[in-house]
Amino acid sequence: MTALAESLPGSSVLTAPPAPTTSLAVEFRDVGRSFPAIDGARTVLRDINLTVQPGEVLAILGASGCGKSTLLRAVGGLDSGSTGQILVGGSAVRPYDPRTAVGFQEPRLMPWRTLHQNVSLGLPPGIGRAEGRENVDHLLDLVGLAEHADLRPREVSGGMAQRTSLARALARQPGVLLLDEPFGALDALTRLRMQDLLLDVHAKTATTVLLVTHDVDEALQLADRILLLGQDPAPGSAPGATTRTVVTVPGERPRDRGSAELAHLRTELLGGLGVDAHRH
Ligand SMILES: Nc1ncnc2c1ncn2[C@@H]1O[C@H](COP(=O)(O)OP(=O)(O)OP(=O)(O)O)[C@@H](O)[C@H]1O
Repeated sequence: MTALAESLPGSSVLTAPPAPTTSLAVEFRDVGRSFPAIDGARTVLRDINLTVQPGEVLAILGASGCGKSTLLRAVGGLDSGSTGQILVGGSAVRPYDPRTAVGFQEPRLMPWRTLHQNVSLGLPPGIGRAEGRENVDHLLDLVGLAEHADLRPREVSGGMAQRTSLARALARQPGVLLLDEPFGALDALTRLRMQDLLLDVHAKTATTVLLVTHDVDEALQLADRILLLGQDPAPGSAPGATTRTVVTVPGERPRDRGSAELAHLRTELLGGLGVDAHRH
């Protein structure tokens, strides 16, 4: 029998200050990516130019297949085929760049290890045993899992597994946290709770966050700015998704999910994604 435990983060008193994170800027300069195709090459991304400020949360929004994950992977140094330049903290991205950490839609935990051990896997190499243990304790506390540190992934809910995965990414003390649809597989309520948790975590670590999402409301709730990617609809424009718009989201977080100003922006962004908001 699986003991399915669920707990909510929020009220725990943090025992130690968060490990210092140096949040880093991310600069995209004329970034593009093409993949080989039968008839030569297929351009997926082109002409991306944007600077993400240290500590900023940027949501990357776009239709399925437009290249969001490809762009994120390039920032993490998980894909070396892009053109142009991507700078992290002012210098070029390195392969599997240690200044970044990636969180995925599925938590990708080691099933035979405890939550504590799984988070420890994210620690930077060379960190002392005692310091590492303290950091992991702190992160588990931050994501509301201190009480469940000794459970294994199969014993916890999807939301808890996803929180463990977030703690593991943070264990690396990344200058840039890269999140690819991190809450996409969760039920609607857990998803909203995870969004609130991410805001808490961001307030405490101040790391730069690049968040790929399909969800306009999630982008409006979490981001300082939203990068909308898509094919330029003008006749004759070059193929490949590019910056359709970069929107600054008004208001302090946490934002009122029902605000009229956000509703207006939501309609605009859905329009940019080719969805008629009035039919939904
Ligand atoms: N290694 C690869 N080789 C060939 N084509 C690829 C490769 N990786 C990605 N692509 C193509 O690039 C395009 C963009 O893929 P990507 O996964 O970045 O899109 P996405 O916007 O993240 O999609 P989704 O929202 O559905 O996750 C897709 O058409 C995909 O098939």
